[in-house]
Amino acid sequence: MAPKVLISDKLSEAAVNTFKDRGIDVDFQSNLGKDKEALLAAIGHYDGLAIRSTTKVTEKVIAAADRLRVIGRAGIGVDNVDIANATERGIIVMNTPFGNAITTAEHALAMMFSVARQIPAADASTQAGKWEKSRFMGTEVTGKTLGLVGCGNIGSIVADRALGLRMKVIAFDPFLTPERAKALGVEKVELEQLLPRADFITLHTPLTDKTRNIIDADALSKMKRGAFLINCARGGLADETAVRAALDSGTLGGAAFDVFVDEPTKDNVLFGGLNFVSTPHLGASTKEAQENVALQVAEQMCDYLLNGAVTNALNMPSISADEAPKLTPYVKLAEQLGSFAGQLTETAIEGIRLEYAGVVAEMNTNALTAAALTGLLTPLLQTVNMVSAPSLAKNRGIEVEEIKRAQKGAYETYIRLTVLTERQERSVAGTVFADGKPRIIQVKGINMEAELGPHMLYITNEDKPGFIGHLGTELGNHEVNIATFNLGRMTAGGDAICLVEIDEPVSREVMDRLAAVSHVKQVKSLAF
Ligand SMILES: NC(=O)C1=CN([C@@H]2O[C@H](COP(=O)(O)OP(=O)(O)OC[C@H]3O[C@@H](n4cnc5c(N)ncnc54)[C@H](O)[C@@H]3O)[C@@H](O)[C@H]2O)C=CC1
Ligand SMILES: O=C(O)CCC(=O)C(=O)O
Repeated sequence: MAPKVLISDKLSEAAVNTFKDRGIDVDFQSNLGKDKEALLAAIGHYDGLAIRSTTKVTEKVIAAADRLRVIGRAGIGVDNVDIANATERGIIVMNTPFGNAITTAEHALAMMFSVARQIPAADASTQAGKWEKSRFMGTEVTGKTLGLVGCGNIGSIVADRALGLRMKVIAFDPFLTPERAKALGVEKVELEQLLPRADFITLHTPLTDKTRNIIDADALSKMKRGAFLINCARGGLADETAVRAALDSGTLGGAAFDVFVDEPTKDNVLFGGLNFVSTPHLGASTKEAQENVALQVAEQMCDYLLNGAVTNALNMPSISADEAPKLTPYVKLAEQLGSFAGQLTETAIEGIRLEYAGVVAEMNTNALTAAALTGLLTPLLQTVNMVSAPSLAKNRGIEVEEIKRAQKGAYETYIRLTVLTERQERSVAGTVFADGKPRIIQVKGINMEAELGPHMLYITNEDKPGFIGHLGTELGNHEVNIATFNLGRMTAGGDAICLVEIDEPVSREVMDRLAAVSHVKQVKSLAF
């Protein structure tokens, strides 16, 4: 029986034709995604679901999707898909990371001109017969400074076009290497430097714990008076109430938002603000982009449903059926090592070195390196997987070196990952025990044996008496339950590392208390 696909959002007809041409049954119900009950009733009949942003693929939808094997997002953001649940159910989630980037960058620039020249208000006034020539004094963009917050796919296209407009472009993106910034023609700066320098600020990051409200009242107060703010990335990057207050006070000369905290937004605090321009999440809405993403998602879904080939999957390593059982624990180890190193690294990564020793050196190390890069890049990028991670790393100028060697030392086999930044090299190594579970065996040259849990504390300290007791007391006083506790030290009395698995993440206040424990040098909370 031919696989059956449901398209539940407004996708270009190009997708329907592709499915049909490749022999897949397709139902195109472009408004079904808006009707939760109807979607729940229908989803059980399909092997594939193709969506944009309207359909919310919740835990409930996934639970009702008995046959579903693949969810294809025609676009970039997958905030509307419960990926964890889909993964648990063995459903692949794929997206099209590049197909609408140019169009979205163009929308950000259109929004920039709209606020610079107050076009929507001038249009409304003119069509109301007022001819208010002196009311709408604009701002020329030539020679002005554009501040990018996030310089990935879309941000770098905006930079390219803005340079063509003879703007000076500065960018805050912790992941941007100096070489990549130079190649793009942008000046890499910190957020603190960007805020007071930029005449226009445009946001192009995913919405993460680090970027939520990155433009808050404090950031707004540091901006140039009368500067303009553009958000065509995700609602929640800017605090809407604070932006409204800044428009009211004149701190901001204007703001243009395509995306909102709640969508669709019908009654927003920003509406009616002075020189506030809005569009209903139209960033990706051009015929060209919609054809690109629809064609791409349909091809990818057909490849998977018909041949088992996987492209741009967010939750699926590209590993053949034969090698999967042997490789899977090492994939997990490599991803954990990457994630560990990525969460400890705060400056731009110039390169990574992966050493494979013993039996692991004979395995598919391409897949393992891709898994390590996935772990490394996940805290910073919107969508990264084992398929996309190597090219994303390459695009960002991260050099990847692989070394394979015979077994050496106490462990039969191990992987060591070293991150190279402008300032330092930091390495972390691990192995897989007979129980099939990965263990960390060395951090920064210090030996230890630790299993990583979902919530970990990474503490560097001096190996001095009293430290463990004091640390345990602080954790106990704050009702933090310790699951596992692992120690390692360079030499007696020298540098030491402590990896503690805790049941719940700890608050900022507890982190500050732990940092104040005697002999502690640094405390970080890590999530896996
Ligand atoms: N309005 C619309 O219709 C559309 C919106 N988008 C959204 O645009 C955003 C950007 O998309 P892409 O450029 O494709 O993503 P990307 O993953 O290529 O780039 C994101 C960049 O943000 C940077 N970044 C991550 N954390 C950061 C932080 N804390 N501070 C500063 N920079 C940080 C990353 O290093 C990366 O370079 C996403 O949120 C995406 O969902 C994408 C397409 C259409
Ligand atoms: O499909 C759309 O219109 C939204 C696009 C978007 O936000 C994305 O691709 O991240």
